[in-house]
Amino acid sequence: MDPSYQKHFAVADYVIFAVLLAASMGIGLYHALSGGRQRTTQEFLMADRSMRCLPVSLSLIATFQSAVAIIGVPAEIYTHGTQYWFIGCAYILGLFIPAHVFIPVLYRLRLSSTYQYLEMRFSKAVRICGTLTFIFQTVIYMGLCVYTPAFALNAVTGFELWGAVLATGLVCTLYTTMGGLKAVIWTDVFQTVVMFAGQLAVIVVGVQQTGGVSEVWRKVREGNRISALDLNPDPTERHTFWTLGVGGIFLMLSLYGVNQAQVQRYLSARTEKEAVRSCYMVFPSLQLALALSCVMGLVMFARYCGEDPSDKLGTSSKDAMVIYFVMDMLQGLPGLPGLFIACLFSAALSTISSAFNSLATVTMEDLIKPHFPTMTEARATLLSKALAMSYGLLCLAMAYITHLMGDSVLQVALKIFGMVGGPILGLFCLGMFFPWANSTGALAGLGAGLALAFWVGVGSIVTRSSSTRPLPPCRAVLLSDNTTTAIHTALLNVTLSQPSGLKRFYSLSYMWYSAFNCFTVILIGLIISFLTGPMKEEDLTPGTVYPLLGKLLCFLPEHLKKKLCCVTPLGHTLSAQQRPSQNKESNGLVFPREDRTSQEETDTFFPEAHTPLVEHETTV
Ligand SMILES: CC(C)(CO)[C@@H](O)C(=O)NCCC(=O)O
Ligand code: NA
Repeated sequence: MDPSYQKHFAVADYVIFAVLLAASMGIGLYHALSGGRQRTTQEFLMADRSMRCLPVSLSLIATFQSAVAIIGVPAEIYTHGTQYWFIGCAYILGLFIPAHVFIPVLYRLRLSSTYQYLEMRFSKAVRICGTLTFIFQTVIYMGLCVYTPAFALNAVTGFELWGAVLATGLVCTLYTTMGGLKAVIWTDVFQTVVMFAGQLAVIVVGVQQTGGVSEVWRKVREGNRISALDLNPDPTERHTFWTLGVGGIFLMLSLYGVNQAQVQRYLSARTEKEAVRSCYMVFPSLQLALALSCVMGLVMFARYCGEDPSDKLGTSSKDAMVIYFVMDMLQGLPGLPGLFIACLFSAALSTISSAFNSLATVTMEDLIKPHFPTMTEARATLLSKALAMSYGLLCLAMAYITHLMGDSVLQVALKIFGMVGGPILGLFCLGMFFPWANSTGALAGLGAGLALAFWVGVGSIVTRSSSTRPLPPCRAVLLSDNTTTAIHTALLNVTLSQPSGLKRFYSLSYMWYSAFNCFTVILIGLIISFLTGPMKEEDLTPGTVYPLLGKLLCFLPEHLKKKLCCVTPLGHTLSAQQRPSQNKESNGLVFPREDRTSQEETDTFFPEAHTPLVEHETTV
């Protein structure tokens, strides 16, 4: 890149960035020295199951809102218009279903790792396969999260790329291992606030410099960036209402329903009601986050309308352009570039810390502890530190792979969520909603789901068949109306020629990946289960099946329902056995605090659910 386009930091910028890192470390240190001083795994991994809904909800949105979204969404809006904004419609069911289906089942089983569910419902083998799939997904995603802000910063300021990658990884490992989940959640709260502040600052300054709200509006209208609701049913069309609003629901379910990082937060809430409420509170904050990044894309378009600076930048990457736009605009306003960089790194840190903590949890709980039940505390602590370290290194390696992929970062993230998260979602749905599914079916289903996912996913990368058609730049500046229309029609004709055969299969919109892969797992899982002998009700662990059919077919007579969905409703089984006093009062939906302390009682039913694992001493 032409060095004259490189932007520079003032002292104030460095100070703000340093304050962010110091505050994050401080929160980690505080939780390392206060409370139970992180000496039990209940505290280290579960935050003593004592959190309130506000910090939990802010932490929930921080987990999957990384620098990828902060940079990727404006770049998407800048290039393709506001169609992506319709993903906000998917947030409704995408949060309502986790709150009322997944949280009740998982919370009441008193898990530490979501994958314990798979063992209770199916078998140890399914649990291990589920865990390995999750680790795979998280490690790749983490690479992308570490790499994105470092790459962006490097492209525009010349800041050392791998230095930034290392600094992010290091700071994050430190506060995560010092302060446990409490530190992770409270740094998330602080970092979410910084994230919103940074985005807001960019928008305010951007609107001001472009000449006010009405001017921005005029330019984005003329540039055709305000998209109408696209109801095209073609599943290969990248972003339409159906792919975003319906396919997006499954994406949300895989992230907010069954992903370990999120479930761990639900489980850290002091009551089930609090967990459900925190899931509800995600909705407005997630809409706000989406709106801020979409508006930022529009402001950026209005500002560069017609004069795309990407040639000068020496890269066609629209992601790098977002950073260029921000730095270009904030130049000369001391502190603001620093605030935006703090915003980027806040977003990244809050995601990576969640990933570290959840990876440490599942690796200890699902892979190591079951094989070494007699491991000493000191050994276990040492081992978990070594684990954190190796995951850190692995994620640096992954950062390098992302570096080679060269797609837009938002698309890479959404593809990973769909390709690996979709089959995991399918596995949980198979277990929760289909009482007949057995362990063999689950394994076959997961295998088939992953195979198909990678076939489509890798196929689309290799053949480059995702239909991306950037909108032309601002017509008011470039061309007269007639020419633009002509070009537009020509463009449409070229891209509307349908691909055929396998190529069409490969060009399935990545927004459908989650739904498609989830259904593959369920379908294959059910077929194999019926072939190998379906599960019987008496063999099911109580509380692992959600009586979906029973609820959907509530109009059928009682005896028919019993026959069809051979399962006692959720509330009954668990409450009747474990908490007789709760039965009438809350229909098993809410467990007050006092009730939750009756550990021994639970453990007789689910000895696995409460394995006391590594006692993490104050680490570091
Ligand atoms: C995952 C959604 C769709 C919703 O939370 C959004 O936050 C997003 O597009 N995230 C991209 C991935 C990331 O920011 O790391
Ligand atoms: Na984040």
